[in-house]
Amino acid sequence: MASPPDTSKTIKLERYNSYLRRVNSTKLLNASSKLLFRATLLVALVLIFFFTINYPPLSDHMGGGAHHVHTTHNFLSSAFYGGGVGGTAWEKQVRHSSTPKRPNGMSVLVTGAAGFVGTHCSLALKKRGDGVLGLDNFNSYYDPSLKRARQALLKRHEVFVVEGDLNDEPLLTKLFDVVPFTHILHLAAQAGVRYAMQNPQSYVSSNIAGFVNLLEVAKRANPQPSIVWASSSSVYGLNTENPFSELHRTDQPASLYAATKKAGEEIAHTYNHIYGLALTGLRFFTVYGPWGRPDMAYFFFTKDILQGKPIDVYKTVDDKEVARDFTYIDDVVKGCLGALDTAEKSTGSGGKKKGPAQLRIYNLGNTSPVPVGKLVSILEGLLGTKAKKHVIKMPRNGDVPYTHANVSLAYKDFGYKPTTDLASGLRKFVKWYVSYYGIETRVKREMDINKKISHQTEESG
Ligand SMILES: O=C(O)[C@H]1O[C@H](OP(=O)(O)OP(=O)(O)OC[C@H]2O[C@@H](n3ccc(=O)[nH]c3=O)[C@H](O)[C@@H]2O)[C@H](O)[C@@H](O)[C@H]1O
Repeated sequence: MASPPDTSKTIKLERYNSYLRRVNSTKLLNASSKLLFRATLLVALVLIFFFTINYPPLSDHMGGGAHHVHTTHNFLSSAFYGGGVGGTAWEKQVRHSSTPKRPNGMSVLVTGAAGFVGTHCSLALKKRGDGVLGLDNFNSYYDPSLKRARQALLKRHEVFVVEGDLNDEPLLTKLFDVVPFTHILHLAAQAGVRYAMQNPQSYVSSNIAGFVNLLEVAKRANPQPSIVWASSSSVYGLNTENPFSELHRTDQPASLYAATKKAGEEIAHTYNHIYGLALTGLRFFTVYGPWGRPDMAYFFFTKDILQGKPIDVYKTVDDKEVARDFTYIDDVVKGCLGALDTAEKSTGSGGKKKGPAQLRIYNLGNTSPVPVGKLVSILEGLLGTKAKKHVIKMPRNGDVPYTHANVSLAYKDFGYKPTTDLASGLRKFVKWYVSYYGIETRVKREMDINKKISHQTEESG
């Protein structure tokens, strides 16, 4: 009979293994709780750091009453502007810029201040002693360096431009917490008729959502500001009556751009009706001039002609010339200031309407349409260069064949009277263009070099 196996060794081994397991699990527990503690500490530190940077300005936005909620977008964007938004130095700049220097002067928030019309209007307002605060998101729809150069020009005239987006509600609320603006000149928008086919959402975001956001903040402000804002001649769309009057149809837009501007006019009606905001929409007709927009035809024609590149000149499907009521910037600025000066006070307060408020729409055009072919020949004369013209049928891209403004309403209400014809206005534009892009300097430098070379050749000969 086989003797039973000696189990004493196995039992000892098992006891030893179980001891080791207990020791290891305690070590593991200690190690993992240490790890957990360290991770919690790290997260807490990161959170403390993040909130210390952002919380004070954002809580200031609330103005004591938490009437809005931070979305992730707003929180992050405000953190992004961080480098000082809401800080004492920032508030000082905001106040200084928006304080009027004349008795009964306005305090105007100009949106799109680093844009073409925004820059000119801000300078004109500042020059006559009004307080101006700019807001601009410096997007890259066209060369942002031009917007930065306009910002530098504004800075030289003590206009501070806050970098921020219309859709950033806490930022807008903060601005109204710091300054009791009497007026808003709302010029920020996604512009351009043809680009709307490439990037439709940008039109909805700026011209509709952004506008509504601004109106939401304005309706709550105390006092409510009066608002003058940029609509567009494009709202006339397929209208065939001429010249365009404010009483004509505007329910047939030819582009999404036009549709968003028309939507803006309807939205303005709603905020006027419900909240007593005084609102004036200005229908601009193809505004041009120094510091203009590089996406507009007169601007890129100038560039292309100087570079010897071909340009597309549109004609209508039935072979007619396309024409525009090109309006010079100084005339439009006078119109904007006239509209601001005659804007009545909003009647609501704290989001409640107290009585009927002013609601207006005006054409700001030149009353004298010019065919695009004529625009090109004026530029050729001014630039001393023949254009390589490609006359083609207008692509189906939202363009309209013709615009012509009747401005009698703006004349009656605030004496609007355009005085600059296209040739004189383009002369001023070309003068600015060659100086801004250093073309004069280059030409002069080339001439100097040529002179030097011929001088040296003469000497050596
Ligand atoms: O009043 C407005 O509400 C709008 O004005 C402006 O739109 P438009 O009047 O279309 O100006 P702009 O593009 O300079 O084309 C000028 C002319 O050149 C023709 N054109 C254009 C491009 C081209 O390659 N060839 C050409 O012949 C073209 O057919 C047109 O006849 C603003 O951009 C817009 O933001 C809005 O404010």
